[in-house]
Amino acid sequence: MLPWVEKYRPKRLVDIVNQEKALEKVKAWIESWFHGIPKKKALLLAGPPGSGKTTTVYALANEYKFEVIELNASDERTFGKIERYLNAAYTMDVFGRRRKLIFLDEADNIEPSGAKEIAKLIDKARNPIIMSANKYWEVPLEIRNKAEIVEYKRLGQRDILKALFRIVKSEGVFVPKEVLVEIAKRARGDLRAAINDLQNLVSGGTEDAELVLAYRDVEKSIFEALGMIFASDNAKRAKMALMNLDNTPDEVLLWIEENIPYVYYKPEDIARAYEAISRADIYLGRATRTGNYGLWKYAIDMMTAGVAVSGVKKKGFIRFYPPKTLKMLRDTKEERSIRESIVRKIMKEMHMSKLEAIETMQIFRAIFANNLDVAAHIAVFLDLGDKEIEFLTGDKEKAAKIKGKMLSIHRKLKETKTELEVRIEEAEAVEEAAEEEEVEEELEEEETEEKEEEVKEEEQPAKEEKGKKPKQATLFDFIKKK
Ligand SMILES: Nc1ncnc2c1ncn2[C@@H]1O[C@H](COP(=O)(O)OP(=O)(O)OP(=O)(O)O)[C@@H](O)[C@H]1O
Repeated sequence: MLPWVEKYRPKRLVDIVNQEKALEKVKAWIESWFHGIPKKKALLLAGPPGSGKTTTVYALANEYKFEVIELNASDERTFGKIERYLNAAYTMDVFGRRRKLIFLDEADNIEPSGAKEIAKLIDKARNPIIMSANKYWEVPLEIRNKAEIVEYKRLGQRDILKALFRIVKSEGVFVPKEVLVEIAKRARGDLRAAINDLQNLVSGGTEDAELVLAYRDVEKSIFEALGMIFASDNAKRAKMALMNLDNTPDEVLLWIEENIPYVYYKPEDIARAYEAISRADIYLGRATRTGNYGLWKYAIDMMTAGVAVSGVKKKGFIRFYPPKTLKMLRDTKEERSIRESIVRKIMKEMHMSKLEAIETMQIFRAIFANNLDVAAHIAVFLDLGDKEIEFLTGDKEKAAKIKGKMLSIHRKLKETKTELEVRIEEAEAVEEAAEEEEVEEELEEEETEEKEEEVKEEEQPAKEEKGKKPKQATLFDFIKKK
């Protein structure tokens, strides 16, 4: 079955919705190629996922008769390929061969060394090059400077709903309107995600719509991660899939494991993928037993890159399934929101990345189960609430003990605070007294000096009387008068 995102991908530029400004720029740029090689030989389409960037490239090629050479920017093998295509003539030749347009996806995932190569290739190019990125600020500068940036907007809920209605109508299937609205809402501007959800739902029967949508709500990112892991033969890309996930590696492992047989079909490939997963499992187990969470890195490599390169994948649309052992996840939504809140607190207070914070949380779980004193200090430091403490200990009794210890830490902190305040006050009083003393001494000195002057003046009045200036009043005069 053809994936609907492909089946319903607009073939013409006019069918791309809500990106008029971007499309105008793209058209003007491609037309400039018909008058010679333009100053900016590359375009950088930048915007959120599923907003129509790839679709634009293919519709453009279709209308202006270009053949698209699509390459992945983060794959090193790409340079050699581009080099080959760069020498291809850009104008239609006598044999009627098509002009080539190079499309580099994921320009925000290029390594610095790759960036230099691509920049050189752009300089040499005689073909139009279009790059695409979600985060254009992460595209290496040397490439960004050589490209004209075209911004794509995040699609609105209404655009998405309209697209879903169109698909439902042309497939002749019935999906309740509320479900479509729900899908559109949860897609957060990503039309690809919405169309995939819809196809998932329809192919699985709408009776488990609620289940699929519930998973989609909390597991949106894990579905995307699975897509990335299983869709690529590229180890680096597969590893990157886990970068922004909220889930711990052991959970992700279950998801990947569950979906291996839906992705690979040759027995030897399936066996290879399971082999990679079991090695990842060994590393994870060792990490938990020894507390050496550095081992997670190897486990992640095995479960992503190791699985991704295990063999030939099924073509077309692949429906992913939640692991059976996690079927109860839906009921533990609250638990996951507690966990997320702990991770956020660790990130904030300890200035950590998400993965580091998740790793630290695992260490805290061991501490909370075994050392209540240290646990109480951590809880005070992170300002943890009752539910968060219970989650970390996994035991209500221990949690209650930790809370008792926290009370005494809070009390001590208060006492230390007041003690500190008293000491500060005392120190300030001593300082003030010293200052007063100094001022008095100065005053006395001034007074004696003045008295001496007066005596001198009285002694020789006649001599000085003539050219004497009136004496200017000083602050001390004023104080004396008082
Ligand atoms: N503006 C749009 N108009 C019509 N259809 C769209 C639009 N944006 C996305 N789609 C639909 O969503 C699917 C995914 O879009 P596309 O591949 O163009 O996304 P993208 O912006 O390239 O995303 P990514 O950055 O993740 O590669 C397409 O198959 C198409 O059906």
